[in-house]
Amino acid sequence: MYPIHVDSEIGRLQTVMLHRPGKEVENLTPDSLSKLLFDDIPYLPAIQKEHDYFANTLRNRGIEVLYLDTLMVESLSDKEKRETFVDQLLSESKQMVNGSSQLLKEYLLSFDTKQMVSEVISGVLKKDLPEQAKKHLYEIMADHHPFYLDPMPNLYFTRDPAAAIGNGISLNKMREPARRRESLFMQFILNYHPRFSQYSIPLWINRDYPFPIEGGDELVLSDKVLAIGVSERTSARAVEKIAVNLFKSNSTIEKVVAVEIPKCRAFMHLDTVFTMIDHDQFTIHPEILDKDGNMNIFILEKGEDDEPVSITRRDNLADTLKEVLELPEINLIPCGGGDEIASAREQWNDGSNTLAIAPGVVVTYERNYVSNQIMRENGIEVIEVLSSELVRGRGGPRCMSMPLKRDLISKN
Ligand SMILES: NC(=[NH2+])NCCC[C@H](N)C(=O)O
Repeated sequence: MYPIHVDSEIGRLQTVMLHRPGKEVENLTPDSLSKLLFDDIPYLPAIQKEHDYFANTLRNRGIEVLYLDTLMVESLSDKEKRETFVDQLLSESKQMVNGSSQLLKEYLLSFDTKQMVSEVISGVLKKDLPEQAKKHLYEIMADHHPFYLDPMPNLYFTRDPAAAIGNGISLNKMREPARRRESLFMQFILNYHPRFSQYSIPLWINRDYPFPIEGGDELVLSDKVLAIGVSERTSARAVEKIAVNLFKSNSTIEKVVAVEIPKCRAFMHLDTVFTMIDHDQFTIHPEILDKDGNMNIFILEKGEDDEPVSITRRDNLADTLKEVLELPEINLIPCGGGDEIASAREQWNDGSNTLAIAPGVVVTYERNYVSNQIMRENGIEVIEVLSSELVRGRGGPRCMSMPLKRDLISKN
């Protein structure tokens, strides 16, 4: 059965890809936190327990949970594929590898596939490899960075490296060097995993495109409308590129709504300040609106004649949503109820980062009790999950999940 179908943010979730955090989060140190995009070091047994609780919550609702590392191991079924993967990984890790490519290659290929994938994710310490003769100045004067391959602690945010849109994938060039290698996994899974490789799955944008785009900014509002945040992580160029590619392909997307959000760490992706939770209900962090309640929004559509795209400006989010979704009314539910302190605190703790598993049914962190209560008052079913350690990576249930299949929205 064709493995990818996502034509909304809210259609009943059938299949999702997660990554259970592993040793990579224990390889964070105070010195590397900001480079590796964490605010603190999670306690591994506790973060795993919380993640398992999240995965079980989804399973209990009948959702199929796939794990990224298992898919990856199943994709690298022979020696040639393993070698291609290691070669590509090392060429993309140039700065750190520092002349030790061959040594690292032999080291990684000495493991079975499962262990190799886990080494790549958790990072390879210089002290793990046999000391090599230091011939070159850059080797003799090596810095004190302890890793040849940096750990990938952000991998449990499976939302960002790739996103399913309709029956295709946006395979993303990620903005931060600390996360760039992450989308390599999905490239190999699509090419080599039997669940995917037998189909020709369209790529709406590829990871070799020079300008960044991340899945946290990509919201499939309907089969015809895609919203994309222009943010700290996603460039206007990539938004236009994917729009043009969608319009000239067999995709059903007719409108791409580019929503500009402030470029700052707390608001890094659109899904940290805005998510869809029902046909006509959305969460929003009030601080993305200016003092008149407006913002910078552009609608991209297929152009006339030879023009690949036409662009028109809007400034009101609620009106734009009504227009593109053809709805008479919509409800924007403010994170933290709009209270100055509660909304700042709960937005920081991903109170707006809800994962809809069906129309009007969302998974959220239990800590965001103000936002959760307000959603309930608006008729939303809120399923709470644990978050003390998961939250330290600055992402919530939406960031931690990559939906691969949802029911068609009309069926719900
Ligand atoms: N879709 C999201 N909001 N993802 C959050 C990712 C958090 C991660 N630490 C980063 O900085 O990249």
